[in-house]
Amino acid sequence: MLKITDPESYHKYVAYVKEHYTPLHSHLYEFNKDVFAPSFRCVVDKKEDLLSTIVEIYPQIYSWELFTAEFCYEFIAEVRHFEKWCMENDIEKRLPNSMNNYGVVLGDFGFYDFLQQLMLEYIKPITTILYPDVGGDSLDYHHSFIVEYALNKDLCLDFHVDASDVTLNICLGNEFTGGDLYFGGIRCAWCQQTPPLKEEEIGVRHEPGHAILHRGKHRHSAQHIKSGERINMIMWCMSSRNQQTPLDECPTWCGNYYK
Ligand SMILES: O=C(O)CCC(=O)C(=O)O
Ligand SMILES: [Fe+2]
Repeated sequence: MLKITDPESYHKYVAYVKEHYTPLHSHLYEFNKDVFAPSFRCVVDKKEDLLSTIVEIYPQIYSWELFTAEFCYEFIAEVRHFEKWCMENDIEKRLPNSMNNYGVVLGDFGFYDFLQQLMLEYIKPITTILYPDVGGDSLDYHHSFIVEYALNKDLCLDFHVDASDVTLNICLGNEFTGGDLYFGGIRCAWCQQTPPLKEEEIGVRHEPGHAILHRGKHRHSAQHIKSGERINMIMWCMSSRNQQTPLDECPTWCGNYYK
């Protein structure tokens, strides 16, 4: 089995996949604005209109329709195709993070550059306006992955903060009930264990094709799925500048700062 044990073997892994894996939908790997839902495509090239399709569903949490249904459908099929190839060829498939037991890392099979372009050209202009205080104006790398929930897979995800500065969470499908995202307040590293205030608690229903954008330190969980299957693309977007800035004390963006 092709195993990943260190950065060197990871580079070998990615090179091996690139050489041997035949994509199902090769056109997906080349970024193209046709992936955008019409309402977003209309505004992406006009900086002054960029925020017009984006709704602040709760302070500091934003949502809008990002991808077409066709893109979501093909993307899920590509993920399945890669998973099948790994299984048939006895190739390790990395898990997305330490919490999710189902899914894939998108950079492992060629999607790093596509998503880097999405982040730099279309998401960063938005986060520059919305989250400049946590590096939203200097995002420069990402860790992106797929998470999956179903009655025979992961059912939910515990309350946590992300290892990101800004997170873009896009629902790709399929049909499901339950599985709402729950948010419980923005906290810095010093205050992460403080309980949510009543007014900080909000449940958000996720719709296929729609994106939810939030600060990485906006604590959240995925609630129990009740039926069907929920497949989401998660982009942990990072700013090396922000990641390297130590937090000496509780910052003003922390929900606990003024308490
Ligand atoms: O399942 C979701 O929508 C959230 C996943 C998540 O929070 C994460 O992977 O960090
Ligand atoms: Fe998360």
